[in-house]
Amino acid sequence: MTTAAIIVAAGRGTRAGGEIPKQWQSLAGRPVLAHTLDAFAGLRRVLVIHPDDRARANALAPGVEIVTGGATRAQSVRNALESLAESGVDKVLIHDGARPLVSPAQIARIVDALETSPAAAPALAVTDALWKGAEGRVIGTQSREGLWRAQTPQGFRFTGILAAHRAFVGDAADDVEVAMAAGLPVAIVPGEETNLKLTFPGDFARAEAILKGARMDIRLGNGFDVHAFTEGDHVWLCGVKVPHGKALLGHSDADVGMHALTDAIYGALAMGDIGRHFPPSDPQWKGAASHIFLQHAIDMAREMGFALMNCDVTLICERPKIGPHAELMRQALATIMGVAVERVSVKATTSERLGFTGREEGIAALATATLVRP
Ligand SMILES: Nc1ccn([C@@H]2O[C@H](COP(=O)(O)OP(=O)(O)OP(=O)(O)O)[C@@H](O)[C@H]2O)c(=O)n1
Ligand SMILES: C[C@](O)(CO)[C@H](O)COP(=O)(O)O
Repeated sequence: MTTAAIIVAAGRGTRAGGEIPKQWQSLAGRPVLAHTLDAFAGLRRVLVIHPDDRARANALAPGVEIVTGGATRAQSVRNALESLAESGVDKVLIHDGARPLVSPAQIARIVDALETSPAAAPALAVTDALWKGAEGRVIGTQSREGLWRAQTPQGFRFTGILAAHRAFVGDAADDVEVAMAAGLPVAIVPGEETNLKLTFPGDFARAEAILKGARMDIRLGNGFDVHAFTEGDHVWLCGVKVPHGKALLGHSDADVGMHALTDAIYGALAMGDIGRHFPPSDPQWKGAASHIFLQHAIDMAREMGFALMNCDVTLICERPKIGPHAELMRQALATIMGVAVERVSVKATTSERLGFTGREEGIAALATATLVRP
């Protein structure tokens, strides 16, 4: 079973304007058609172009079959179908070059639907009220019941759509119209709001915003740490000195909460852990204040372009009681990291007197951190 994709790009994009046709204009630094063709990588691809765009097409699309289009969209599609007539292709997806944001999931849904239907096309149900208007005034209303906004790729079993186009006379808004004229049943497959067609100049900014959103890098990291109790009269927890009948044992100040948070940030960056950046074998970190570690992790995140969206630290101990200090701890961590305190959570739990924390042999902490690079 071979599936081919026909990308129609022979229009002139008059509504979009610009010095060159819209499909050759830049979107997020690359020609619109580069995005569209990438979406169909892995399939046999036929690009339908205007004769004036031959040089651009040769430069853009090595390995892609190029066919010259016609005066109407329907004629452009027909030319591509004819070029595949003897190819043995059995399914064909017909897609607007001007829809560069089509997703792999959308393409897969259409291909799957062709297993049970000779034709399938994506669409979104109309959700706005519809009016009839003339001369700037509403002159009537129109029920939206059963109305759909058609998108592409529209998929067909090859022999059916080739015969339908050969029999069709005139222009058609899309290939579903051609298929319907030939009596082919067409299944409606859920479309995607992001699969917009670049039609007017403002559509480029919308598409860039969608692409930027899709590229947003969101990272989640977790950290876990344990320190044993030793003799002493206070512990450092999340940057706060808490009076207690014992101290925590460690190479540094043993701030177990801050260590877990620091490791969560390193983890989100896939940059190892505290031990890698501050080896315990190195005497210079003996007794070090743990804010040095947290500061290092957050600085590294910023250098890599990330901002901390939120973090959440859980301290696990029977004593000291954390509740009375939790707000101060949030403030301390937020100040060290240079973020709003609303993004920082500190909470605690006991382990119901079970295990080493239950026996008050030490304190454990776990933390998560979310980092985002726009
Ligand atoms: N003779 C044509 C006309 C259109 N198309 C393609 O069909 C798709 C959808 O058409 P549309 O958005 O209307 O593009 P244009 O015809 O280029 O736009 P306009 O009507 O604003 O000139 C586009 O990818 C366009 O390049 C085509 O291949 N051949
Ligand atoms: C095929 C199509 O994209 C379906 O929405 C659309 O009909 C083609 O664009 P046009 O603006 O109607 O020419």
